[in-house]
Amino acid sequence: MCLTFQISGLNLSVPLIHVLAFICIKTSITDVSWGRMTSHRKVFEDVVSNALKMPDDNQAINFACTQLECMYQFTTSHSEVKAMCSHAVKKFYEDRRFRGNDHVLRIFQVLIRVSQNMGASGIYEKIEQAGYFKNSLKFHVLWAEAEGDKKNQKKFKEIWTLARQRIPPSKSNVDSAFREVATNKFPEICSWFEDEDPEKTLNIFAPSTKNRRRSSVAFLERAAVPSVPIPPIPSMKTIQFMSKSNPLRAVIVDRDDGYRGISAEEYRVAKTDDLADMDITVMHPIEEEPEMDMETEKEENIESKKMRIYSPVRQPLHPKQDMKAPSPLVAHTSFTSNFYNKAMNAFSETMKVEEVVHSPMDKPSDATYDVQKTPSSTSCTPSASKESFAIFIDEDEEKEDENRVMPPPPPIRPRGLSARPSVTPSAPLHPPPPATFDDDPFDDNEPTVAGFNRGKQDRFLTSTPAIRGFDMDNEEPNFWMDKGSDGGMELDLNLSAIDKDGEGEKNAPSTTTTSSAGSAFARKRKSFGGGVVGDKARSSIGPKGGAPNQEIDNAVLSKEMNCMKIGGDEKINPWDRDIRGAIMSSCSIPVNRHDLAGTIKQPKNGQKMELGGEIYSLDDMIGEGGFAKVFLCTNEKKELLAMKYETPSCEWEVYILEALRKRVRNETVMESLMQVTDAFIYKNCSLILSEYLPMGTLLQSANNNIDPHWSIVVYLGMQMANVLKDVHAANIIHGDAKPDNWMIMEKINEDASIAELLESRNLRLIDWGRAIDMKALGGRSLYGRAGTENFDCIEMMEDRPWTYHPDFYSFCGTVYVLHMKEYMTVSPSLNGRYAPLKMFKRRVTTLALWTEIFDECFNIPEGAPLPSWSLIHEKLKGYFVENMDRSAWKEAVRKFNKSLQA
Ligand SMILES: Nc1ncnc2c1ncn2[C@@H]1O[C@H](COP(=O)(O)OP(=O)(O)OP(=O)(O)O)[C@@H](O)[C@H]1O
Repeated sequence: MCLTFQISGLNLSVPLIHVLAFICIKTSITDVSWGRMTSHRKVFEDVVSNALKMPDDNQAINFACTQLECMYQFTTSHSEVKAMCSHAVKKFYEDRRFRGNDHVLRIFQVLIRVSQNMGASGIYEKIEQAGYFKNSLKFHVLWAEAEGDKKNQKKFKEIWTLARQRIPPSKSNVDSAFREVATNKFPEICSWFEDEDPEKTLNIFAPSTKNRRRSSVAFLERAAVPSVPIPPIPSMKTIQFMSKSNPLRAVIVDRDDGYRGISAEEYRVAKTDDLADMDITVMHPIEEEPEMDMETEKEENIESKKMRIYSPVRQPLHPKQDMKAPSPLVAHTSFTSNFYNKAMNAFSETMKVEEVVHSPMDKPSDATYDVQKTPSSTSCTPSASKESFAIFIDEDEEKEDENRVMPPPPPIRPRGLSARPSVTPSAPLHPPPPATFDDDPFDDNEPTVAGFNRGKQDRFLTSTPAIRGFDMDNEEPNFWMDKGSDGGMELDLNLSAIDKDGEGEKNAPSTTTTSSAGSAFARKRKSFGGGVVGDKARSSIGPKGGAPNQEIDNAVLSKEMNCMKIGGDEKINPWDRDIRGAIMSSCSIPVNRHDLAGTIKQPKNGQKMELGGEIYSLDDMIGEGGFAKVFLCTNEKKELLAMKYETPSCEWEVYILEALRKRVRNETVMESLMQVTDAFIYKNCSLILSEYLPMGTLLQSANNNIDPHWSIVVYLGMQMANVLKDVHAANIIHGDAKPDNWMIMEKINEDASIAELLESRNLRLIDWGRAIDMKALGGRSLYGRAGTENFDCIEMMEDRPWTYHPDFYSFCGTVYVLHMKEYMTVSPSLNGRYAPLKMFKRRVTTLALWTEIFDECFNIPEGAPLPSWSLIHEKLKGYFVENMDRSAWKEAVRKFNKSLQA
């Protein structure tokens, strides 16, 4: 059936089916003004959910991205595209398979196109905070390019340093890629790369711009060629199809080639750029691909024409278009915009690539995003100004000057069971997100330092990555468990006897006579009934037969460890589950540790739990780290306690704290160390009870105390140095002494004399789950990374042996957070010594003092003695006492005390 139209006197007969199709397309895709955006988005949401069902990861993400980019082409509403990007990122992040998959970056590239205020660099910052692309060279390069576009040289350097730290094993790839960016964006700093590039020593590439570019291609080839098959030349049918819609799109986005890191077109762009600029008098180490080797126009045939479509970066055969015009297609990268511009030249004669023109009707219609205050621009170039699409809004640090006016501290919320940490809008630190995404990943309710205001989740987070640095169970080698032919392992580690079924009674040793920090269980023991294996139980990780009444005897322990033959040439990973198990098995079980048969579910707020015969009410969740949730609970005596629920169970923390208690034997020192009241070890989790500390952590204080006086930081530094000195003297490494693991025990007394102040202990170190017992390990050097973002020491980053080094590093990192409100990153300076990438402002009067201490802690020569905590303490004390100004101190103390939770 046909419909007949009369247009300009001509009768036009159109099949009805075509008319209907036209209406469908018009209404479902292009016309957002008719209120059909929701269905439009719905279609895309279906696309994403279908993509997620695909078995092949790359196929899945490419499918979704292709559709998204297509939608972007046809949709005139930026807010609509943002909503789709948001949805896609959320869904792909939720699925672990896609975290860190470079293809996901394509979604962000679309987002950058429609982000008018935040721009590329803001969005890359946000991706960085999410933490999933830390190993992606492509991410770092794109980010650096975005900063290059803003001519932000400092940030470029920071990103380069980050990339070098993060991307193992060879730095040369990183340097090559960054050199490419620098060549394009900051020609003036290319000399930075002169000494860095190993290739330069081969004298293949003279230090000219051209040749640097070529070494970049060499890098791309190295990185891309093995995994990037050049897409097959399409059939004419495909080309026909493409030219009807948008052939460029297929070239740009239909990348099902399974590349890792570098896309085929990026590769081609870089390569052709080099070819174009290549000095042919120089020997070329790069093998040219035949398809790129097109001599003259004379030789053009159908094949070469096809080739041009798929290698559009070839030198243009047609008059140039305005190369400066911003690319409407792909965002903001030199690779992609080069590609686009060149493609425009290549195709301009045969096809029309239309600029996206926004409908005047284009209005965000969804509450997901703030309504844009500025009208949508017809240009797709990301603007530098802030936009109301606030999800990525970040403070502009660069604008900060010496005389900046500090934003007032956020209101401190009332204390109580439901007290939450204060929100500091300007706080710049952001932990990686939790592993699940209940909320919009582009939520503008940004977390502050270490995750306060973790958006709608309404709970605390710490800076430990939610995804663990490594999986101790699966990834760690069993260094010394090999019972070699030399009969090396004399101690019967007897891990086969690990009581995996919780039948601990079989091997139960007698209880020790050790006391515990007010164990409720001990009080209740007599009246306690069934269900619990009890404190007579052998540890779930324990030796066969046990060792009755065995105190932690250091001499015995050392001897046993020697028998284990730990060390030698082997690299010891101190977090190895078996090593820890063996250490624990050689010791008695503390009286406050109770091993229970069975499993329990994750506790919830408002719940009542019976533990060891006592009822505990869970009042609130007061903290959450990468490993545990911490609840405020009340026992039957109405005492407030902190209950740390950790899964899998962490009896190691109990062991370490008991070891500390026995080794320190000093009440005052112990005040600064977490003490376990009772620990209930289930098969699937542990519940560790300790004193509730209502004043919060140093991190929370840092969030609230925007610009602390130098004296407060020095004073807290002295206290931290003292605590770590005592801990190290007990042969324990804390291993995670970051700001959210320093709890504040009590306010500073502004009227205290200097002598009293020097005696005071206001901090308590918690979270001993990563601690290391150096006594048990015989003081041997260790290897491996703790995996705590920004708190892995330099030795860890460089895969050098270490011992107490992480605590020195974390000490500096914590001081840094107090002053800077951001986490510290370090890099080698020109003299080769490590220093913070961005040091304190000159107006911080203790700059020289801290620079000296940091330098000492970061640059410990291998095999040399460690810095002395006593000397560090003395230096700080000397400065503190000499420069003490009473009235400034009092003012500073008041500000600090006000920053505390309680
Ligand atoms: N005794 C306590 N009193 C009050 N709050 C506490 C207490 N213990 C822990 N918290 C809160 O819970 C948070 C997480 O605790 P903890 O560091 O022990 O957990 P975690 O999962 O081991 O953390 P991380 O991810 O740092 O390893 C702390 O940063 C703190 O805010």
